[in-house]
Amino acid sequence: MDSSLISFFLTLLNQNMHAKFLSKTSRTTSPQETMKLVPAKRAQTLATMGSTIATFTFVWAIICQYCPYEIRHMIEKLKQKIKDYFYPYIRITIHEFTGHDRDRMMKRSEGYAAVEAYLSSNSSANANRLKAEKETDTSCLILSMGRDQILSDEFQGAKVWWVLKKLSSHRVAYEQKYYELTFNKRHREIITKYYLDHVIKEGKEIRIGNRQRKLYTNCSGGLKWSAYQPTIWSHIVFEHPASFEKMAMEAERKQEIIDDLLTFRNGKDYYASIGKAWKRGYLLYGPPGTGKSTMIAAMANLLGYDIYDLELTSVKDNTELRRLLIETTGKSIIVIEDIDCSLDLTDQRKKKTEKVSEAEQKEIKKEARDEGSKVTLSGLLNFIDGLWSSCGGERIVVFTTNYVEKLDPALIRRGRMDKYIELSYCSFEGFKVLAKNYLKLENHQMFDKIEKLMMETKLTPADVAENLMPKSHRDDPEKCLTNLIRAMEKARKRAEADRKKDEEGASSKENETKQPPTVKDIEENEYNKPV
Ligand SMILES: Nc1ncnc2c1ncn2[C@@H]1O[C@H](COP(=O)(O)OP(=O)(O)OP(=O)(O)O)[C@@H](O)[C@H]1O
Ligand SMILES: [Mg+2]
Repeated sequence: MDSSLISFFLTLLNQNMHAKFLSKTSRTTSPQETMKLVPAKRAQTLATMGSTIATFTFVWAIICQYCPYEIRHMIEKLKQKIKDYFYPYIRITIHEFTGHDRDRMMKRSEGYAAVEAYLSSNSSANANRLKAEKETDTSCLILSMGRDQILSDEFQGAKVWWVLKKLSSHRVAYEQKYYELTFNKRHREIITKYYLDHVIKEGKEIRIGNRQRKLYTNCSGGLKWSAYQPTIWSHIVFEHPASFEKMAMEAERKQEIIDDLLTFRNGKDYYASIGKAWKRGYLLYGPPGTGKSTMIAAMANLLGYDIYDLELTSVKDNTELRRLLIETTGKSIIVIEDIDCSLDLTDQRKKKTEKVSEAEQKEIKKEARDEGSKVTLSGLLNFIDGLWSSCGGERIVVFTTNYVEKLDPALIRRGRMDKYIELSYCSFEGFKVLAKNYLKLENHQMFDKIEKLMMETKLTPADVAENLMPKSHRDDPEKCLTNLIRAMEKARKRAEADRKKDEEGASSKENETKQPPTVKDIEENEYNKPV
């Protein structure tokens, strides 16, 4: 029997009897007498109510049993219509599991997860019963409201209520939860058009902020790789402390790079409006130890992106390269370090095959097969900005190299590599950042000497950092600065010696070319002299 119907009739009955009882008592008795009468009258009322319920239940059971299904169904429909007409609210449910993934496993709904994340801050502030959960790829506990808790929210003047409910079904083995959103009918447009979008967007942002970022590699040698793993990327949690703030670099250039990155991250609509895939290429070049890898980590930390470290020499061929690309997700930086070395491998192979005989060519090709990688330059170009590269969007591609002049111009033309960033030897401004990081020094009397030496020597930030780092607990800032000055003086002497050697080498070459003429030369000259 329908409980809501019973409760509806009971309430009516109760109110009716209570009204009759009050009217009777007020007409015939004084308040004192009324007080005496109350227990007796209440007992009588309860008895009447009980028998009414029993009668009603009996009648309803008879109706249910003998009334044809069609009529019962019509009554149900009518009841629902009456209820809907008078009920001023709309309900939307968002279930935890929807459909199956490719392994026929129940798939957790992204919408549900986003709502859960969206409500987490509201829950922690207002709910009495909370549930704390840590998902595998999140870095912290996520608080969500307990079952049947009601949380209210407001959006553009429209009030809504969220409840977490459980679907009771004997047919499913696992618990099925869902969020129920209730709001007034007059806010239908605001809620369905804007509020739900807002919830999903905010929830996704919160989830991205909470998730553990990952460092992926296609080179499985160093990491555990399972045969059941559905992807060719393997990953570890990415926890690099690098930041732009700590990078030894001129403040203005640093800000320029940060602005460029943030403009890219917030540029989804702009890229769509100009009809360009939402990706950007950065070429980082400079001598070893100038902070190229450190900058990639700082970029990922600034943007909150994952890193895909692509080892080109481990990629079998262009098809595998494309597969790797398809398996990357959005909000990621795809890195190819030392691109000049990776490409040399294929280029050299090409050159070799051009020059040598057929038998040797076969041998070389066999070697190439054994080596594994058959990625070509055109395969790589397609990887960067072919049609496949635009799937998913919000990707940054970064190449690093020590020898920018070695790279094929096609590889680094604008559109493929949109921004070139040169990382060079340590400047005095860069040194000051490192001194602040490593020694907590903003200024010191030795800085003047260091500034002068900086202009005469070429030390990489890695060298400077190494000298500034205390090697024992007894090392004070003076000692570290002295170490640096010594290293700079040594570097200056070495540079001078090298320069002298080069000059000597150059003059000896000149002398070699200006060797005194041999007897034969003189004879020939004499012979060729016009008569
Ligand atoms: N610009 C910089 N700011 C702060 N630290 C730096 C900078 N450059 C280098 N370092 C320090 O030097 C170390 C080496 O730097 P990094 O690995 O980033 O150099 P790299 O340019 O990638 O070198 P390679 O070309 O050999 O790969 C880092 O661990 C970092 O501590
Ligand atoms: Mg590096």
